[in-house]
Amino acid sequence: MLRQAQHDSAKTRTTENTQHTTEKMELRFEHSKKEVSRMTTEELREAFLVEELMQADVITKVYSHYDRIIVGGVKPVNNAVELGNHEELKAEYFLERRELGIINVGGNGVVVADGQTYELDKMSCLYLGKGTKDVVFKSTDPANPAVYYLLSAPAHANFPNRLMTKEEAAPVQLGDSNTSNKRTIYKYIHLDGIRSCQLVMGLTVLETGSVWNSVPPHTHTRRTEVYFYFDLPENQRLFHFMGEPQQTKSIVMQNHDAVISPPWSVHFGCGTSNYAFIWGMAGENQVYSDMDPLAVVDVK
Ligand SMILES: O=C[C@H](O)[C@@H](O)CC(=O)C(=O)O
Ligand SMILES: [Zn+2]
Repeated sequence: MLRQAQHDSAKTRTTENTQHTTEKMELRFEHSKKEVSRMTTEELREAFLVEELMQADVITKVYSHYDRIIVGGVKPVNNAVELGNHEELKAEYFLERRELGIINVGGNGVVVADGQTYELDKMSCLYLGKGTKDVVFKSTDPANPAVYYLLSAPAHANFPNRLMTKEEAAPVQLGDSNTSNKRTIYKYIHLDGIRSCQLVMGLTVLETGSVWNSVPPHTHTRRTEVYFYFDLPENQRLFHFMGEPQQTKSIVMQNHDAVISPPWSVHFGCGTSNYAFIWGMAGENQVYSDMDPLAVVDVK
């Protein structure tokens, strides 16, 4: 309600205007394996699901205490939107001690970072390093707005700001149509791509008729991961599985929802149609292939 009131109070709304309202950042603390194994549907959703990330002309952020990652979303329609800052960070500006990965899953847009303009078409990724002060998000066409997904982690060194298109992201084909998991993985921020302190980020696109992601499943206690689902039709849903490998739970998700996967949790999903998702990690190391694999037959 507060969000709506603030939004309505914005007086003029042309694309030339910058929305200065900084939304309140939601804080989420951790939950133990034991707690999670006993959670109801509602409790699970409240703890791990991030809904309504993409709202017109406001920035949304959720601070998770799993590896202190911040998940965010911006959809500039009539206004440009600033990255903003938050009291909880006790920082001069948002990226004073953080780094940020941005992937656009909507129409063409522009991100201006410290005076430098970066054009992001659908599935382009922009990395902004520690020390970047002013960040503004814009859409090229209000009728087809950009939809920016954000993932931020603490950073202790600066790596250069860098843009990467989907074509440059070295696509890798994985899976098989016989197991309904034929998909293409695009890696952007990783050890052989855009360099960062701890962020690892990319996206996966499933082929028509393929609905299972990240199967066979895996865990990586060294890193927290967040999945953000997109290009899932409005009238379809996705069943995201989480929890300990022998204690799985499902969370039903819709397009543009994100879900936090604690370091000890599996993360895989099945949709009622094909879809795509952004995956992003932070933690102990950045080796993409560092996963502890699980056999499908061992999942419970
Ligand atoms: O740790 C890596 C992540 O879970 C994802 O990259 C997996 C994924 O995109 C896929 O299998 O489709
Ligand atoms: Zn993973």
